[in-house]
Amino acid sequence: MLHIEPTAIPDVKILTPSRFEDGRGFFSEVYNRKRYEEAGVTLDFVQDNHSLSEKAGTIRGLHFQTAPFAQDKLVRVVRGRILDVAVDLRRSSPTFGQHVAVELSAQNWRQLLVPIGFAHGFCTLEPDTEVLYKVTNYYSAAHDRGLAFDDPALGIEWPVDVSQAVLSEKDRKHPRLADLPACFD
Ligand SMILES: Cc1cn([C@H]2C[C@H](O)[C@@H](COP(=O)(O)OP(=O)(O)O[C@H]3O[C@@H](C)C(=O)[C@@H](O)[C@H]3O)O2)c(=O)[nH]c1=O
Repeated sequence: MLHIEPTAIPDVKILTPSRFEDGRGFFSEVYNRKRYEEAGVTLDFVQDNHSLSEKAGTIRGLHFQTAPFAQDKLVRVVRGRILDVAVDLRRSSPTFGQHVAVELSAQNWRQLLVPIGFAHGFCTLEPDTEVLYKVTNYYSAAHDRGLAFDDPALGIEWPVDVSQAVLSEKDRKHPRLADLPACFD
């Protein structure tokens, strides 16, 4: 079974697969192509990613890849907890510049579907947080782009003091939304 919740931005969805618990632990179909298609999620995933962030208060993002390497992402957490954020970069969208922020954890078992046309990032809320995500296109360093996670125009309420956040060097230098070239119609 797959539970689907809408978010404030219709194409961004929260999907929660069933978890069957017993004396040993649990079993869960974390992705089932047929079931996801029945739920309206018809995507051709080609790569699975896994990251570990050792410290709480690590922010990764906001990232996206441009065409022809744009990616849909299906994000989940197997250890720890994150605030996961998707920012709408589609110029013709009524929600351009707006975002969805959802807590994903190993406990709540939620997955966030971040479609093509969105920048994605997250902040870890616990140490040793592991994030897994499926993507529909291959990594291409040449098409990898970023948006400043702390751009005030985005109004993202990161759950940490952003001046203390653990960041990659790359993530300190991304342009703000107003300076970002149009990447998605
Ligand atoms: C994303 C990615 C990175 N890499 C390499 C490049 C680099 O040497 C190292 C670390 O890359 P990054 O610093 O970009 O990793 P990270 O900051 O974790 O990047 C990820 O952030 C989240 C929020 C996303 O949405 C992802 O799409 C991806 O952009 O891994 C790959 O080989 N394949 C990949 O798919």
